[in-house]
Amino acid sequence: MVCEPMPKWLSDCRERVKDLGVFGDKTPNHVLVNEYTPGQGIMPHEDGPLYHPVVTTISLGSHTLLDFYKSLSNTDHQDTTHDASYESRYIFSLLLEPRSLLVLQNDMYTRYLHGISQREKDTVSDQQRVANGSRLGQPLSFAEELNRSTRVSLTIRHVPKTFKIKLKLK
Ligand SMILES: O=C(O)CCC(=O)C(=O)O
Ligand SMILES: [Fe+2]
Repeated sequence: MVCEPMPKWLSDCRERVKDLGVFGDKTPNHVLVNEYTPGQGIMPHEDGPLYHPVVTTISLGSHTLLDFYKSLSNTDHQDTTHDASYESRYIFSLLLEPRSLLVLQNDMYTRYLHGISQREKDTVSDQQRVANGSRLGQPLSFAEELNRSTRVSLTIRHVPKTFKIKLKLK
């Protein structure tokens, strides 16, 4: 990965997250900016060994639901009847509120996949298990429909190996 300077506003966000101490003695040096319009999501995935052991995400604009799934390596391979569908591997969701910070680490990093469904609104019902439902800034009423608007996420991580070469893009 090649180093590039960060804009000041982004570097300020990075510093505030660093000051929380969640990266230990490391300084987060990588920010991914994603924009989601209503109906857009991201496939269930693992962030992989490069960013291990901590990933942090600031949510701006819309709320979203981040869904967690058992990874296949975390299901019982002896059980040949096991169902590989995401539906059967779903465990719970976290409601990511606007201006919130998510810290993903430990088992949630290594043992589970995370993803965002392609929906324009989220219906918060019992099936949709919102694990942080009781810890939100605004209490949730169940069966409530939450319309998504544009969301920008800043995923702040630490990458151990970077190269200090200058890219000349024309
Ligand atoms: O936008 C988000 O909150 C999740 C992004 C994500 O999981 C990723 O980029 O790896
Ligand atoms: Fe991710």
